Amino acid sequence: AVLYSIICYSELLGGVRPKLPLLKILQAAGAQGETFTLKEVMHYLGQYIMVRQLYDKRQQHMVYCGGDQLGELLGLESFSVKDPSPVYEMLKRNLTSAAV
Ligand SMILES: C[C@@H](c1ccc(Cl)cc1)n1cnc(-c2ccccc2)c1-c1c(C(=O)NCCN2CCN(C3CCCCC3)CC2)[nH]c2cc(Cl)ccc12
Repeated sequence: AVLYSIICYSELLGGVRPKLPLLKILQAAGAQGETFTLKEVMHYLGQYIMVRQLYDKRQQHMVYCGGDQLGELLGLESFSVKDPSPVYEMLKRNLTSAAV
């Protein structure tokens, strides 16, 4: 529910603008430009995790991001994709509205 409302809200406002550390991660995953919808941010973060092989091959819901810039941003060594709350918290700190 939280994510959905943020997605709607961000699209209403014409997208979100990631702060530089997050923008670098999205660009490493192939993102172009500086403003995105939340869906695009989530897509590129997922691509980043896959390209950097940060997920566990056997327990594929586990992401080991310690020692990676993503872990620096999240302030975590690892997290499960089944509990997105740390990612929402990180996004709140690293996204601004693109409308302004
Ligand atoms: C529901 C969604 C999600 C989305 C947001 C959140 Cl905060 C949690 C969870 N999700 C479910 N599994 C993943 C996932 C798991 C392992 C590796 C990469 C992605 C994702 C994530 C996506 C995504 O865009 N997902 C598209 C479909 N995914 C299925 C999993 N697929 C891979 C699973 C591992 C083996 C290779 C396929 C990739 C496409 N974006 C994310 C970004 C982050 Cl910061 C964390 C996780 C994801």
